[in-house]
Amino acid sequence: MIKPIVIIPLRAAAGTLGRLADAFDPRQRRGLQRAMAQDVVAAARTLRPVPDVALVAEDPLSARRLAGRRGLVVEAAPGAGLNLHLACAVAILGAHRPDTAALVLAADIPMVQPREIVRLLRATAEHDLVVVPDRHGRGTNALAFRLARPPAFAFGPDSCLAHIDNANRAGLTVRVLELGSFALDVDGPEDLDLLRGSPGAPRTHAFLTGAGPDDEDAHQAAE
Ligand SMILES: Nc1nc2c(ncn2[C@@H]2O[C@H](COP(=O)(O)OP(=O)(O)OP(=O)(O)O)[C@@H](O)[C@H]2O)c(=O)[nH]1
Ligand SMILES: O=C(O)[C@H](O)COP(=O)(O)O
Repeated sequence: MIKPIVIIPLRAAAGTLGRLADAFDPRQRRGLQRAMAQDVVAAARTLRPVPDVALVAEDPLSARRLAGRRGLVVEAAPGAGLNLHLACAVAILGAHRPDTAALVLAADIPMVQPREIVRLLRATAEHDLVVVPDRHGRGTNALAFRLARPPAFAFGPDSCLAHIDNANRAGLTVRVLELGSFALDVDGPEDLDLLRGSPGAPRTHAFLTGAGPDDEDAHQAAE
């Protein structure tokens, strides 16, 4: 099997997790963002063969520490928006490996389980685009496709439906795949409450219980 690539977008820490501003100061929000991203990167790296991991990041220095020495970092122009960032990154990453399966995973789904990442990867063999919805069925927490046939990215309100519509219009076959460990993306306090009562996400739990480092230099992705 050709080694897949896992693409993880990362907004600049200053702009992220705005709905948790009442609960966490900026430094804590940055620590939470990094702990969640670290859980996602670590889950991806348990797959065999180990996929390439590319962080598409508005803050490349911070992303470099998170990616570790084996990870790729694609620098994203601050403020251009998630959809443009992903389209550019996929064009760059696909130039030399069009047949590669690509999985775009949100960085705020720290409960993600390796066996469900494998299910998502397998689904790319039968569909041009696989869309994994959030727990509300409206947002998109992951996408899978071949780098040679990327979808039109439509993150934003009702992105699940938008991704399906765009794919249909482009003549891509599309499947919606519900995966339990992908369903909870951490946006607001209610998501954190759900996360606190759930298994998985070891680095995020450690951060939330105060057992994990909140200094970003101490956050190195598992290699
Ligand atoms: N590269 C990049 N990543 C982004 C951008 N916006 C969001 N992301 C990432 O996309 C994923 C989903 O983010 P969202 O839940 O939409 O937004 P957020 O950054 O957490 O901010 P809130 O809307 O305040 O919750 C996370 O991995 C973010 O880091 C962007 O403009 N560029
Ligand atoms: O579908 C989306 O755009 C992403 O899942 C983000 O949605 P959110 O802002 O509700 O997390």
